[in-house]
Amino acid sequence: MAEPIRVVVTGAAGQIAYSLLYMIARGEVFGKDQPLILHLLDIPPMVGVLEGVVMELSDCALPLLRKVVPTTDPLVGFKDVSAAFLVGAMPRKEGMERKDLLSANVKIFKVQGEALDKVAKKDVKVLVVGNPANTNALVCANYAPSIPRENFSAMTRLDQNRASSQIANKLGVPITHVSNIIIWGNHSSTQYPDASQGKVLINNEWKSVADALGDNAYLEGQFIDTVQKRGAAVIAARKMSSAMSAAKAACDHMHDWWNGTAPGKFVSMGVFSDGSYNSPKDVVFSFPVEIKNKQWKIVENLSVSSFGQTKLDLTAKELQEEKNEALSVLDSN
Ligand SMILES: NC(=O)c1ccc[n+]([C@@H]2O[C@H](COP(=O)([O-])OP(=O)(O)OC[C@H]3O[C@@H](n4cnc5c(N)ncnc54)[C@H](O)[C@@H]3O)[C@@H](O)[C@H]2O)c1
Ligand SMILES: O=C(O)C[C@H](O)C(=O)O
Repeated sequence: MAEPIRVVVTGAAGQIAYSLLYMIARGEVFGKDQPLILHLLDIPPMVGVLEGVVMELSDCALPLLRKVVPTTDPLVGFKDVSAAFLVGAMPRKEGMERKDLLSANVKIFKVQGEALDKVAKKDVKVLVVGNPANTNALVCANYAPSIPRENFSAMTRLDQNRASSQIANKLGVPITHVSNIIIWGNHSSTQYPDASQGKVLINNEWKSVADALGDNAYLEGQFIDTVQKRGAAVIAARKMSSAMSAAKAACDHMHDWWNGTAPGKFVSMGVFSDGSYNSPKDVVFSFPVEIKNKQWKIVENLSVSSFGQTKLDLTAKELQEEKNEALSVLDSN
């Protein structure tokens, strides 16, 4: 069997981590033959809860889990890690937008970027889940200059899963029969869920989602609206933000980064923009990507309608505003 790798989950005493840790430790991300040392990082007031999580992980009797390292010190939490799930941050409450969390959460990602820079492996893969995820990922990378920027990403996989699920339900097919639905831009209510490249398997044949559905008004209206507002709908119903589905999406994101995407299939990830699709450079923007040998590559030359371009511009504008706000928060500290 392989040597164990170290994987950190921050916010380890929180609600997303409660599902996420189990899925990772079961081998659902790094494989059933990859032993793990799990680092659990949280803040001092949560030490008691963290102890309970450690007890439960032990009581799960998981064959791949070689060791658990609970800590409140980022320099211990990030030491020698190969993969980092940055979940720890304040969640929004009903009536808030995710960017309302910016001033509180962005400082966490500065400290964690600095710690990753000092002690993590230089090829560490970092997934930012804590909101506002895109801008937090940007900040984290900026404070970790010795780690390549390509190793930082923000999670829009939950939006992709939501969007794919809406399409599968509408067409009455299993979720595995829908692929290549794209999330562009920010993990916020300006994101652009785009089914124009989507494919669906019907009667053993892959067809375009648009043709199979024959309902453009839905794809440019209710579909987009439902996905953009799904996080808020879950909060309104649960009085807490999504957790089980967020944990599953974090596993999907890291799984595909680690293992690659199948030929012809792409997934959406928030990554540093190179200006593709007229997006602003140097913000963390969600694009369709293909992954090989643990390296993602933006899928280029997809056709974007003028309707779509308007949506892309809107979410790009918000990301630039968030970036400026984050810089001014960090400057004033
Ligand atoms: N990108 C996405 O799709 C997505 C989906 C769901 C939730 N989220 C976001 O994920 C974050 C976590 O959500 P949750 O429901 O698990 O929240 P939660 O409040 O249940 O847990 C957050 C945990 O983070 C810890 N924490 C706070 N500051 C920390 C720090 N500096 N270092 C380490 N840990 C710290 C808290 O003590 C707490 O245990 C929120 O910001 C939420 O909005 C993102
Ligand atoms: O909506 C939220 O605040 C939580 C999360 O980002 C989500 O999309 O469910």
